[in-house]
Amino acid sequence: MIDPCRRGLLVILSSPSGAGKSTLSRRLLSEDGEISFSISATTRPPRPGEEDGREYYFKDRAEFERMVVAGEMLEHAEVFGNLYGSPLGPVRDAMSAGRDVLFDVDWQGGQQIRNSEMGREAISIFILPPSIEELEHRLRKRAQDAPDVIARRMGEARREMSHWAEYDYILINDDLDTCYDQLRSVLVAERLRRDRRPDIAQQARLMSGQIKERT
Ligand SMILES: Nc1nc2c(ncn2[C@@H]2O[C@H](COP(=O)(O)OP(=O)(O)O)[C@@H](O)[C@H]2O)c(=O)[nH]1
Ligand SMILES: Nc1ncnc2c1ncn2[C@@H]1O[C@H](COP(=O)(O)OP(=O)(O)O)[C@@H](O)[C@H]1O
Repeated sequence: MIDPCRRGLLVILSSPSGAGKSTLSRRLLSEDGEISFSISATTRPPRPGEEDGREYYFKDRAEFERMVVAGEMLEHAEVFGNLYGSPLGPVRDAMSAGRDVLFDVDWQGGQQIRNSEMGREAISIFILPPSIEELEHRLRKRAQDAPDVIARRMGEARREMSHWAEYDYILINDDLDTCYDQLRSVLVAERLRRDRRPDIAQQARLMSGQIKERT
């Protein structure tokens, strides 16, 4: 049962393209009932198998820009020549219902969320590939982008990676199960920190008083 007074956490996940964010996110979302995915809006065309409203809300530039001007985005940025942004409404709703929200955003989005009015609730995790060769291999293996798109993403990987130090946690996604366990552990620990409620603190004070009386 979710405590009605509790605020959700904003969990920011960033990495160079191909390091494994989507794979880790999908698994976390399917196994953890307390976290929702922030479905971004984007002007990038859908990949084969992607559905509007599931991976992304696919928008044209005019509609995307309208949302920004209307203040409907928590953050937005241009990445690889396309616009991406996190709609604010669903994040507010989830947080006030005590649910955590997972963001798959680039470093610019991570910075904007941390600096937003909700930034106090944010924890940020950066996923690194085990090597640059493996990153390129994964992008090719995914086989969902044209060769020029892959080349551009590799070119941008260096810039994305240069922001690792801004994040609370750095995880290396070499073995998927190991990295996933680390991601879960971060979430479990951060929830315990968030739930350090006054009533629990009071119980701890009470018990330590009882121990003193006995000694
Ligand atoms: N700032 C920002 N970045 C986003 C958002 N949604 C996705 N991105 C980032 O845009 C980049 C490209 O995403 P995508 O086209 O799905 O490619 P992929 O990460 O290689 O699967 C990644 O770095 C994502 O983290 C968003 O709402 N805001
Ligand atoms: N630990 C891993 N070992 C091997 N392949 C992986 C691992 N994690 C992800 N992959 C594969 O690498 C490719 C890119 O992963 P993806 O999750 O799409 O990355 P991102 O969302 O960061 O762009 C996918 O084909 C995925 O199955």
